[in-house]
Amino acid sequence: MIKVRDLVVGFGERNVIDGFDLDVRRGEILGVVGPSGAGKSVTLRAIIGLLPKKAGTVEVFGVDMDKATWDERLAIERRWGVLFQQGALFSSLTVKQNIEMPLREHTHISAKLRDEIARLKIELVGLKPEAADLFPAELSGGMIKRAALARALSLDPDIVFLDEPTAGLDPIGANAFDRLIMTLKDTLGLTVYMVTHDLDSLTTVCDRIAALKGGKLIAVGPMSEMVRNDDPWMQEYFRGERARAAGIGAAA
Ligand SMILES: Nc1ncnc2c1ncn2[C@@H]1O[C@H](COP(=O)(O)OP(=O)(O)OP(=O)(O)O)[C@@H](O)[C@H]1O
Repeated sequence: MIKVRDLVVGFGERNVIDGFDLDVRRGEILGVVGPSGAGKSVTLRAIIGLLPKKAGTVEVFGVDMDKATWDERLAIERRWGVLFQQGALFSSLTVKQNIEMPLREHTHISAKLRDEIARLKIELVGLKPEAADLFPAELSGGMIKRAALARALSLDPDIVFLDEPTAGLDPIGANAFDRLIMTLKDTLGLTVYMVTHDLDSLTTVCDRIAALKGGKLIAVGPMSEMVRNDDPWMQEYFRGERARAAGIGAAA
C-alpha cells in the first residue's frame, strides 16, 4: 500500500529522518514506535505530503507521490484518512459537520446523503446519535478521538493514519479504542498506520512494529522480533517494567 524509499526529512541543516525504507502491507496494522522526538510524526506527515522531503520517494497504491498529477494526488488523498494527535477537529463545527467536511471537499453528493453518511460514521465509531450536534469543546477526550476517527473514515478510505490514537485516554477508553480499530480492520479491510507509545495497543492490535531511532529505522517486524532486539532503547522499551506489566515478556 505504501512504499517509502531513502526518506530524508529535515528542518534547516538538521535531518530528523536520515534515509530509511519502509513498506506498509495491505490489511495490516503497522505500529510505529521510537523515543520521543525520533521523528514518528514527521515521518507520517512526510508520507501524507504535509511536510516536504529532502530526498527519497513515497509511493502510495503504486503511485510515486512526486510524479502524481494533481488529479492522481486528489484521488489518492480520497483513499486515506488521518487522525491527528489532538483530533484536530474544527472547533466551530459540530461533530456531524466535521465528519461532513471531507465529503464536501472531495465529493459532489447531496446534503441529504452527506447527513446520512455522517450519522452512519458516528454509529460506526460507537458514538451516540446525540453526539452529532455537539461541538468539540463539549466532548470528552475519548469522544474527540472517536469523532476524529469518524471524520477520517468519512470517505471510506483504504488506509488510515493514526497519530497516537490512545494518548490521553484512560486504560478502559484506550482498550475500547484498540478494539474499535481491530473491528474496523476486520470488517472494512482497513490498512492502519499507527504512531503509538501504547504498549497495550502494540501488543493487542499491531501485526508488525516499526521502530525509529536517531533518524533511522532500527527494526521492523512482529512483537516477537522486537523483544529480541538488542538495541538498548528497544530492550528498555520492550523488556522493561512497563512491558512486563503489559505481558510483553511472554512474547519473547
Ligand atoms: N515544523 C518543525 N520545525 C522544526 N523542527 C520540527 C518541526 N516538526 C518537528 N520538528 C522536530 O523534529 C523532531 C521529531 O519530531 P516528531 O514530532 O516527529 O517526534 P515524535 O517521534 O513524533 O515524538 P513524540 O513521541 O514526542 O510525539 C523533533 O526534534 C522536533 O522538534
